[in-house]
Amino acid sequence: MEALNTYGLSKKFGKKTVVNGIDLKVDKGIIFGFLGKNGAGKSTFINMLTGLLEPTSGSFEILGHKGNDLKAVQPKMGVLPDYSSFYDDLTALDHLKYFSKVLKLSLTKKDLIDTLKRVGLEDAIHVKTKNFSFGMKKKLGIAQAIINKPEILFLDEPTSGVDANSILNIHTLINEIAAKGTTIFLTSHNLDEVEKLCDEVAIMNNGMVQTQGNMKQLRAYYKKDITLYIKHSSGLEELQEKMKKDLSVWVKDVKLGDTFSEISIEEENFIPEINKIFVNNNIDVYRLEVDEPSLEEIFLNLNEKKHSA
Ligand SMILES: Nc1ncnc2c1ncn2[C@@H]1O[C@H](COP(=O)(O)OP(=O)(O)OP(=O)(O)O)[C@@H](O)[C@H]1O
Repeated sequence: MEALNTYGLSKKFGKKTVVNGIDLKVDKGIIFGFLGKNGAGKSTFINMLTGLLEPTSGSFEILGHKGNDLKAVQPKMGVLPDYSSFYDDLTALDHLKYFSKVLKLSLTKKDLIDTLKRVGLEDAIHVKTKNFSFGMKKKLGIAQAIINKPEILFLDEPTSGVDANSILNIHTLINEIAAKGTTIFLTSHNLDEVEKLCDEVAIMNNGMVQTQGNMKQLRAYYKKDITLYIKHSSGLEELQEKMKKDLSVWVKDVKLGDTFSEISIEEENFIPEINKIFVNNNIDVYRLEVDEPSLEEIFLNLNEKKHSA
């Protein structure tokens, strides 16, 4: 069951097409990462889904509700937009009070304070937002987005401009919220973050989704080899030729050393076979490290792949 479906969703600003016919499916309960270079159209895409922008064409459904009936689904949605603005003279607590009134939520003062604590604003509950740093405003934006315990949460760059400790705190929070069944749709420039948090990722390029999948699928799509670094017992010198022959079915490239070898393979399913070949040749494997292409490598590979296609 999907939490979000888009059908040919497009947005033009004047003659410029910023989002170009996106068809996207996001399953319920997952953390979905939406990636793309600056100006790729990520915020424009989110802003259409959350009602901040009107699509030029195409349609979408959120939690089974049609996009042109967003009022029905808005109570189940939480949104951290790319830019949140606050009233300078209201405190963090006043903001949440005001926002919960607008949403007609019956929350106690303790509920609101607990939400501020969850996002790491425990020391700023009674501080006016004119005295907030950029990172503190981001946290208040997240508090505002989760105050209604949403079924779907849109987070546009939740950790940009936030210090390292707070980033960890926000990651924990995102995982906790997802563990309770909320679908999370997030954009980020932090590829480590996306790789760590997200079950599935889509990469946007020139207003279109260039590729979508989990990390395993993306790695397979970009066919970057997996490198194995193997520390093993000595005695390989005399076995070089035999080992190379045994391994040849599984590997792309092999560098065998006396106690350390480097092997490139295409699929992680081959790892047990490689291990067996070492064992069958009476070479003990002490340590085997797997170096898989990171999301960053996949991402940087995008244009290369596009131009060679
Ligand atoms: N209201 C607008 N009017 C005209 N052009 C706009 C408007 N909003 C966005 N754009 C343009 O649309 C393009 C995509 O912008 P968008 O903010 O969606 O990209 P993004 O992928 O979120 O970028 P970033 O990662 O830098 O936040 C940019 O070229 C931007 O200048």
